[in-house]
Amino acid sequence: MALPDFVTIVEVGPRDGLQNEPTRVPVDTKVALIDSLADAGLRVIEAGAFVSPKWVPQMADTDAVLARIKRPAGVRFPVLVPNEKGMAAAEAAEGVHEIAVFGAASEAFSKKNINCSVAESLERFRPVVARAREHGWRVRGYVSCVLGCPYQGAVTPEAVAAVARDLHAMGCDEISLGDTIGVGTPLAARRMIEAVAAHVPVERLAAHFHDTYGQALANLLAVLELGVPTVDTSVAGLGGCPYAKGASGNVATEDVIFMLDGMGIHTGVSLQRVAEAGRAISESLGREPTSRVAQALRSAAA
Ligand SMILES: CC(C)(COP(=O)([O-])OP(=O)([O-])OC[C@H]1O[C@@H](n2cnc3c(N)ncnc32)[C@H](O)[C@@H]1OP(=O)([O-])[O-])[C@@H](O)C(=O)NCCC(=O)NCCSC(=O)C[C@@](C)(O)CC(=O)[O-]
Repeated sequence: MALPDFVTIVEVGPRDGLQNEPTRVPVDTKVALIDSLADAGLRVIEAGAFVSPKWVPQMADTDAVLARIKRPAGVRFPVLVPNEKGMAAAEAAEGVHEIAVFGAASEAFSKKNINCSVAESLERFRPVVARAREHGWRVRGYVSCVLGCPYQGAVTPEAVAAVARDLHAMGCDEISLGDTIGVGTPLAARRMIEAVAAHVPVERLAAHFHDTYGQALANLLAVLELGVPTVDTSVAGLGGCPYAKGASGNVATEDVIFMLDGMGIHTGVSLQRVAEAGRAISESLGREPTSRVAQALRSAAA
């Protein structure tokens, strides 16, 4: 299949990027980050998570963040919701119109991440998805560990396809396929997408690749060629999963925009503006962006 003219970028930095930060990031900093990402042209920005504050303390202020962000026309701010308690919090918060439930293709990861089996997780998600649909909300379903699991190792494409199929049948509009520990390589990524696409239309799929082993851009190109239209990225390469030790952040937004710009594929996102947003949050966190493109832009400007 030919490469697409346009790719939708889902910016997950404010959630996936920050959830693992050991020191509490102030609400002001999170709001400034989200506002600057919207100013850079991002149209889908994952703003937080209604999960247990004991499990992921960094996301405990999601309602305060949602109450304060600017809401430019056409920008969506989805939040993670793992169960009915999270759904009640999302309903009580300001301006939620889109949620994401999150499951896994690995039993061991499911237990560590959300404290239940894969089958139990699907049963927890069912009423949440049904309620979101009653509200007319958009729903994303994540599948983690699609190319490997930190606890059980190999994960088959068939196991990924089964969970993706069930989430889609339940009413999820989009299925985001997470290489949580970034161990995938291009042919494995293609085989996984082909297996999922036998059950879920490829235009409903998103690639959520972490860059732990430096393979994310190659993997993305491999799956864009199969028609996957949506890519999850994290500004400055922020992040890591609290339940996947050693996993680094998602592929950096700057790196993906640079690659797509170079191939003439539109995203509507300004590389310069997103790099500025990345520098600002990195300074707040006291570190350099891990994005190679952000580092190169800084050297070129110096
Ligand atoms: C799923 C639960 C809540 C189950 O947690 P649990 O302990 O099994 O649930 P529970 O129903 O027994 O409740 C235990 C306590 O949590 C509270 N509770 C229960 N639910 C909620 C809620 N929604 N919001 C706030 N509080 C909640 C509940 O009220 C109770 O509080 P207590 O009575 O002890 O004071 C827990 O395991 C959890 O929060 N896990 C964190 C999951 C998480 O955020 N992981 C990181 C995001 S996933 C990810 O990064 C991967 C992804 C999506 O990016 C894709 C990829 O890269 O692969």
